[in-house]
Amino acid sequence: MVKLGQKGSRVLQPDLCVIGAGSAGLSVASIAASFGASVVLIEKNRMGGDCLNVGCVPSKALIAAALHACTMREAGDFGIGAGEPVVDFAKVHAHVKATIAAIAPMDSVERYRAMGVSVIEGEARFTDAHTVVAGNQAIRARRFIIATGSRPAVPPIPGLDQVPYLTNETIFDLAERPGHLVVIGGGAVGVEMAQAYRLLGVPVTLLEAGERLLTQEDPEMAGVIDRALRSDGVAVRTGASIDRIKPAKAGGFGVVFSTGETIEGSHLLVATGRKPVVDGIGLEAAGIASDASGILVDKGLRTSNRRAYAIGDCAGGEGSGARFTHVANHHAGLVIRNALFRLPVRVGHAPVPRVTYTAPELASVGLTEAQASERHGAIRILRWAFADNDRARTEKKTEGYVKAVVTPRGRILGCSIVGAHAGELIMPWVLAMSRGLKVSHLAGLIYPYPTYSEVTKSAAVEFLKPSAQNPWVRRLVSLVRRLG
Ligand SMILES: Cc1cc2nc3c(=O)[nH]c(=O)nc-3n(C[C@H](O)[C@H](O)[C@H](O)COP(=O)(O)OP(=O)(O)OC[C@H]3O[C@@H](n4cnc5c(N)ncnc54)[C@H](O)[C@@H]3O)c2cc1C
Ligand SMILES: NC(=O)c1ccc[n+]([C@@H]2O[C@H](COP(=O)([O-])OP(=O)(O)OC[C@H]3O[C@@H](n4cnc5c(N)ncnc54)[C@H](O)[C@@H]3O)[C@@H](O)[C@H]2O)c1
Repeated sequence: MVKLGQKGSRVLQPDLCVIGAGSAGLSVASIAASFGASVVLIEKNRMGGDCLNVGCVPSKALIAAALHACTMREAGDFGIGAGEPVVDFAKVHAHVKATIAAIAPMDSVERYRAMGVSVIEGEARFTDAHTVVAGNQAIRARRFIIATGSRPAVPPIPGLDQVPYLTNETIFDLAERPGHLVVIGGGAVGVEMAQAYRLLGVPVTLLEAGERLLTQEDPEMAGVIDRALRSDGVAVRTGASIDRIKPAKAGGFGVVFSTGETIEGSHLLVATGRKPVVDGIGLEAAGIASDASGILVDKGLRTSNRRAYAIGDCAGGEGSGARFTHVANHHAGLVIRNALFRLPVRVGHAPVPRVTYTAPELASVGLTEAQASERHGAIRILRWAFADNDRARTEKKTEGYVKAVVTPRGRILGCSIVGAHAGELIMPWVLAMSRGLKVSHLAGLIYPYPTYSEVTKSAAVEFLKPSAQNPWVRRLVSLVRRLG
């Protein structure tokens, strides 16, 4: 894969050149290497990207610590003596960092080199439509895969640049107890972090400009999360209109609302969305188009340069999807099929689950009730409350319910679950939707008793209940009865 360049420099000529070693880039590189393709992988910062270092992994590690604090507070309900937990923020921070360190070897330069991937630690930039340069190394690959990810989108709130603020890139470095954490943004990052810090005993205010939290989710289900946060003691303010931010005398800051009211805080977390990383990569030199949504890709994840694909959080346009690690991994699999095997691929077919890791969790797949009724007209809603699940009763985790949206013939259009372990419980619905199974198939399975999984069976059986009321079925039952 090496060739001499014009001035005698060595030009690498691999099958694939992958820019960015986050979830998307690492997946592509490892799958391609396993098929024997030659791969150059370039990372300018930390291997593992956002998910490992400043995203999924540290956030879930912090949430795990917060849930332990919560369990201790609730232990009294089970007759176990407990009280307000003592939270050592330095040790919580150490747990978060240790979790990252424990997973890091899976994403390391050493592991990828051992797989046969040529890893370059440096910043990649296209110099023309066929060439990427990283440091003094030129790469002319058969195909380029751009996986440069996203970064926090910081809104132009007057005065924000005058105070220190945290984003997901810095909050996991916090080793001290915040006096009062103010979170701007009620999306997944905002609600997860607001609840985690609150459960760790920190006063938290969550400010969301929109009318409700988690706007992508079914309002009923997001409402359960809103109530959970409030009952945990998070001061949730939806419809919050921030006029400006100002430094406060005590060393913190003040958030001034357009009503004139001011609240003060010690730590400010900005969690107001993401923007794709499209700058500094030489996209123009390579003839690759981008806009605010990201690097423009078609349904096959191809950019305007026929040699280049964009995947994961940086992908925009018609082929872009939700910004999740599992979507990045899915993109990686599709691109491999197309780039190595020339098989046609299309994003957007596979149902993509999404999970917000609050307590209780909120997991969804497919359409919400509003989307389904707009697109399909007649629909049926099937519900089952966790309060009517025996396992949930034994564990006092009775908050929440399943809400499935199906056609009158039982085709599953979507499902949302809010409740304990919702992120695990969504999978039968994802499988059913992917394989075109009907809700009656889910009703017909044998579920172990007593498990949370039975909420799926119970919701699915709701679909069959009207047939039990059918007069013909009742006549059949009485006929069989007469036969003795
Ligand atoms: C707080 C938080 C929590 C999250 N939790 C979850 C979760 O629980 N579940 C979930 O599915 N998703 C979660 N996400 C989303 C998830 O982290 C992203 O969807 C995922 O990391 C996207 O992967 P990626 O490879 O596209 O991008 P990234 O992980 O951002 O990786 C891109 C990489 O490219 C590198 N790079 C950029 N430009 C260049 C260049 N010019 N040269 C070389 N390298 C370059 C960057 O340094 C980076 O390492 C969370 C996100 C945040 C912020
Ligand atoms: N559990 C998970 O899978 C998980 C967890 C965290 C993040 N993520 C990913 O990361 C992405 C980013 O998450 P996010 O929460 O930062 O973004 P988001 O886009 O989901 O939510 C941002 C919120 O901030 C609000 N907002 C924007 N400007 C505001 C302002 N000036 N004042 C008050 N509110 C304002 C918006 O109305 C919106 O509700 C998500 O889309 C998701 O894909 C996933």
